[in-house]
Amino acid sequence: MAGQLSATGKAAFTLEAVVAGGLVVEQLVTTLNAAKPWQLALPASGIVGLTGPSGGGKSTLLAALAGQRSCSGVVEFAGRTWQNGRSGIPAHKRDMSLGFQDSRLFSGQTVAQNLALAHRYSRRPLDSGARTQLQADFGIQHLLQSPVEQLSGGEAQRVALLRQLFHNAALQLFDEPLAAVDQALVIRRLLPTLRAFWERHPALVLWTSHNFNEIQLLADRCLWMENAALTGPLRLQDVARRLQFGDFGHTCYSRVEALVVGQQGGMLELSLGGHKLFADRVTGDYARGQSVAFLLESGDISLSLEWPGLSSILNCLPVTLVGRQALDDGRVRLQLRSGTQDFQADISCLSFERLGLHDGGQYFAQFKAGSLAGL
Ligand SMILES: Nc1ncnc2c1ncn2[C@@H]1O[C@H](COP(=O)(O)OP(=O)(O)OP(=O)(O)O)[C@@H](O)[C@H]1O
Repeated sequence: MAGQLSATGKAAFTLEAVVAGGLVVEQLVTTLNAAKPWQLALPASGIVGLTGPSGGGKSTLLAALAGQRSCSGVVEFAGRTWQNGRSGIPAHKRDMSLGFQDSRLFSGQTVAQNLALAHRYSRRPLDSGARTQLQADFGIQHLLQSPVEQLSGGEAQRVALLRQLFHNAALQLFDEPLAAVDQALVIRRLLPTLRAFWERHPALVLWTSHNFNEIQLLADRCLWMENAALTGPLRLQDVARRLQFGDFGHTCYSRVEALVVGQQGGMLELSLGGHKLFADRVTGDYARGQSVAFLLESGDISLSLEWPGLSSILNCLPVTLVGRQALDDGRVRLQLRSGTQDFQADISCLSFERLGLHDGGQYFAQFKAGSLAGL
């Protein structure tokens, strides 16, 4: 169906999909962007990232879409007009939810009461099995009877995100919802859970984050907001390129896609361009033939000139060196290509010289089963 998630979890960003009832934004102007009106067209379902430098206007855009910030222009969603000119329908009449970094749980209530309220006011309530499973996946069952005032910052964020899933709105807006949660938990457990949730319960999701790893694991496209100018949706590779020279830090994660072959010895077996890969510590449920995305950390990859013999490192891909960039800590970041997939590896300058690597050279990239994050 146009605008729905495809079997591979990819959103179809076609004009027909948008016309069929997605989000249409025309000439949207707030006090922040008077000279740069926002235009946007997105399908009715799929996950879209939103990132860009701090202070660029991301939160302002979300607030305007939610009807929580004075603006002019047009906002339509699912064939309904939310904003036209200077007048708009109030937030509670829009089939949407907006989640914030600072949680904003209802004080004086328990976690369970906060969740129950979201369920009660949902236009598409989840059945009790789905709610119980989500509570388990988010690791908050032991907190259900706790007053929200007693939660840690990370716990409160998980509850707030869960509350938004229980509400299950057609348009779900998120503003850095996991910034305070432990990254290992986010990458290994919460993001796979979210992806599986939105596969089963399609919605249009705008996921705002400074953490591009989150966006790479959730979304297929990403909006870029800088100095109040909105660009996109862009391909993830194009956003990654913008971030490389920004405040992304030294750790670099690449998003890689592969097909599920099956399970073996507690591991997930994948195929990338006909080459077998193994992943361990997998938390999601995957079907044979399904396309999955995972992250590879640049520091986890080593290169060799020949196909390695039997080794405890289970994964090896033939790669071509297509580019490189010197880092300021004595290492070099290599841009590697295997089939249609690009990813990056950081090695020392010493190794680079000893191996005599050069652009266009064919090598072998090795990484452990535990290096495939986000599955
Ligand atoms: N209610 C407001 N009134 C006036 N200016 C505001 C208001 N809210 C935000 N701003 C300003 O508008 C600009 C954009 O802020 P916004 O919060 O939308 O950016 P952001 O991209 O979400 O930033 P961050 O990534 O740091 O959260 C900032 O300069 C901010 O100070």
